[in-house]
Amino acid sequence: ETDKDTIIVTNSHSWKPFAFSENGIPKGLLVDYWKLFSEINNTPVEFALSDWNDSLIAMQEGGRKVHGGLLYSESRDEYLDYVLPLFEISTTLYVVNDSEELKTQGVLPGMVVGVVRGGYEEEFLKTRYPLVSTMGFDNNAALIQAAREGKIKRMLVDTQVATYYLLQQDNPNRFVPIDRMYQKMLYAAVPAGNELLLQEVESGIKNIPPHEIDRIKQKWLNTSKTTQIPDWFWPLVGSVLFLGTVSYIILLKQAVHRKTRALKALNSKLEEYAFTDSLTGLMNRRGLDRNFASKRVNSMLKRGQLGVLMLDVDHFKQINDKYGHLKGDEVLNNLGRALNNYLREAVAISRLGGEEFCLLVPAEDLHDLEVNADYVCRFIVPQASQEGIGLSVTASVGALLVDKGCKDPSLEALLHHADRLMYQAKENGRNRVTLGSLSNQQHHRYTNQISA
Ligand SMILES: Nc1nc2c(ncn2[C@@H]2O[C@H](COP(=O)(O)OP(=O)(O)OP(=O)(O)O)[C@@H](O)[C@H]2O)c(=O)[nH]1
Repeated sequence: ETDKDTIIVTNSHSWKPFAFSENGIPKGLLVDYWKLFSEINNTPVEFALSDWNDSLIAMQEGGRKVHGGLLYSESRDEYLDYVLPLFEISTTLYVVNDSEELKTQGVLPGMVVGVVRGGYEEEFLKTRYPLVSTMGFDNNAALIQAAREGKIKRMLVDTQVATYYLLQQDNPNRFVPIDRMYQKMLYAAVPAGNELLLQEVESGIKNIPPHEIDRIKQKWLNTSKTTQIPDWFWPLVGSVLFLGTVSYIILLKQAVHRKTRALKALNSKLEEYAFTDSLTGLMNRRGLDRNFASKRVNSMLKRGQLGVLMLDVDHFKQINDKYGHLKGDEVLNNLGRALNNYLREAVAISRLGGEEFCLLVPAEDLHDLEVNADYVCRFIVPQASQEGIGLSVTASVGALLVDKGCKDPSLEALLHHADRLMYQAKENGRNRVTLGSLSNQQHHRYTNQISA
């Protein structure tokens, strides 16, 4: 398509929200409308916004011009050809908001009414109400300014325009609408007699989709909605949302923290349960494993000063059979408590299951271990049975000293050898200790037997 010649669109420079200029930039509903016209029809458009009267004079001079939007009047018809109606606007009489003025409706002879010079309002008043005086202003901004300053008490302005200007002021209710004077169509117009331009503009306008026009009208005519929201509103909403979100996150974090702490406490409790024998409260086999891995046991092993005592209650089955399982439990419980109370130097006291207990004790040498084992067998076990249910209970003990150079100092191996020593004690008549040591040379070596 070949480039078309530019169309000059004339209109007011202070007819908010229809056409106005802000820092030299044309804006408003009609400006958007003609920009759309330009885009859709590929016709370059330039805006010449001026005082209202000057926009009419420019049209009288002719040329490739369009008046961007105005009302029909006979006087204008002399030098304009109207194209198509764009949309309807209404015009309202505004009165200063005081009781005296509000008493009279409409306009009366002798009244002075502010209007825009050359505007349709002026023509309307002069033809319809010849006895009313008009005071002309160059544009809407000047008119509203005069109203604000109290220079006029009444003005006839397009409703949307007045609303737009008044809402921008600190006291928008200073002037109030009292009479809608007329409602008329706004037209685009070209200089009279330019048939080609008339047709071009007419078909161009028909190309604009109605929903696009609705969108522009929505944007500019819903002024009350946008201007009623004060400047601080959105920042406030933003701050509230921000603070809300931050507080929520903080609360959430605190809740997670609390729950994590509770969970940790629960976990460590569960862990303790997993390492503890529920009947006696001593450590179980898993607890012994953990204890055996400790630094203390390790250094005892390295120095060859770890003693392992394997203790098994004698004829425990008979106790159960004779006095019942509960009594059996009580015996085990008492024994556990007594071991805990009287064998302070023990590194670990555990119940491996049934009536079998395993103790880790420090032992300088075999003699030292023997003293400890003997103490267990001859003092602690009888003590436990006395303190308990008055039964005379005995136990057999295998006591193993782990030598410095022991090849396999795993708990598994140590328990195995201590167990064998304990069985030897059983075989030799129970209620006694069998002593042995585990070196790199040999497996456990029978050393001594003490009968209690
Ligand atoms: N009351 C009670 N009895 C248990 C528990 N665990 C195992 N027992 C019983 O302990 C008894 C162990 O019996 P045995 O292994 O035959 O050995 P014993 O009767 O002590 O005989 P020796 O060990 O040979 O002196 C069995 O009757 C088991 O039922 C327990 O937690 N509570």
